[in-house]
Amino acid sequence: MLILVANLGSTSFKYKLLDVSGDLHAADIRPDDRVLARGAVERIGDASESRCEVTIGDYHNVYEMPVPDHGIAVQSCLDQLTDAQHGCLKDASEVSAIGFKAVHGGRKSGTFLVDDDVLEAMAEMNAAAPAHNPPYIAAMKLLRERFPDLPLVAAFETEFHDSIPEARRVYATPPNWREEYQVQKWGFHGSSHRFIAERTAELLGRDDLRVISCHLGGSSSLTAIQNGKSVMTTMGMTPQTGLPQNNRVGDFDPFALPLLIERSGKSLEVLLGELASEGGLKGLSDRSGDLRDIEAAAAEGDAKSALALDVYVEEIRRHMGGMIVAMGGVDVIAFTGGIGENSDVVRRAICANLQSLGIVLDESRNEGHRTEGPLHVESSQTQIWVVPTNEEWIVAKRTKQAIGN
Ligand SMILES: Nc1ncnc2c1ncn2[C@@H]1O[C@H](COP(=O)(O)OP(=O)(O)O)[C@@H](O)[C@H]1O
Ligand SMILES: CC(=O)OP(=O)(O)O
Ligand SMILES: [Mg+2]
Repeated sequence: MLILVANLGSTSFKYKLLDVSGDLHAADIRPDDRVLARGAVERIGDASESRCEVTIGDYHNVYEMPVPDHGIAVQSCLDQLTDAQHGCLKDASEVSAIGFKAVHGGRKSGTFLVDDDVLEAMAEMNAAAPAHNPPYIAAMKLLRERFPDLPLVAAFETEFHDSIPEARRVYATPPNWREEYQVQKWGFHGSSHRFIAERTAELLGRDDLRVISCHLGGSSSLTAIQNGKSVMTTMGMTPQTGLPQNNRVGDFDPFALPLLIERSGKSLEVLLGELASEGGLKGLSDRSGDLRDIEAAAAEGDAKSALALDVYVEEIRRHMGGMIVAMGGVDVIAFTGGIGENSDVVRRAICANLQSLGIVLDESRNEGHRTEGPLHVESSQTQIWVVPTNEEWIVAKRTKQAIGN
């Protein structure tokens, strides 16, 4: 049974074609052995050309081309998979389902076959997830039109956080906003944090762990995981909140807005658009939302880029402190996502001076490390790991279950 998983990130499109035959929960399953093809497009919508990468069996190609939106990225994925020379499918009908790492379904939190109601529930949340929901809806509609017989499944990112206790889920709003308007802390990056929960339990050989999963990428969030379940997370009602994101603001005081309207003469809509596309690391650095550009500029002495890095790290450490208190300690800190897996600079800054908490990074192990492996010194009470995420594996498992049902 083949499942194509589509992961439309805020800055990227990634896909994997996976063979999900047999028992997927067996201990000896190695998710990477199940991947028949994979591809990625980075820097979607950037002024510069997007970097595209595709691997199908032994065929591997990296090239640059303009990819202005996610629709074109999905189209090129299908073209690659069915390409007469290098493709691995004669026809898209060889795929049993397409699973989407869908972001915000609001009233629909879980894994569902995509139908009109699911698309409507996502559209109701467009205003809450403007960088994520519209491209997913567009891609789902495009694929439904092109392959009307192919089941499409939405595995929503909020599902993993359904276990968060009430006291960490509600905002202190006027009464009934949660019931009437679904205003609550939903949490996102559920597939990634769930993968980290499963993988750290495998790596340490026990599942009674207190883990802080640091998903740091185009969008970033931390999740506290206790005994495999999400118990606290940094994102709230929308994926704009929590840590500063690539170009989205992170936590912000809503009462700044009326004042901003008055002083800037801009409408609420314009200001919200700016907060969701010109803020975050991009706004702070006044340069780029991509950490590679910011690190390079900071290393050359650019003060705004250095500040962007500092703010990002401070916010991560602040939330980490709250999570350590909430769980009464931490057994594993796991770094994942494009930044978590690649940036030794950010990891070092996050772990600096935490000896008194029993958290000690081995700086030489950390340097240049990009693959799965431990980064802590032998005597550190808390283990520190890089664990490359595998959101697609989680989505594939949930998709198989959904079409089975
Ligand atoms: N080598 C690298 N060093 C530092 N940061 C990196 C590196 N590669 C990627 N990144 C960061 O990771 C981000 C992409 O992360 P990813 O998790 O793939 O994003 P998305 O939110 O689109 O799913 C980029 O925007 C960039 O900030
Ligand atoms: C919230 C979310 O899913 O973010 P991204 O895919 O951009 O990492
Ligand atoms: Mg992502």
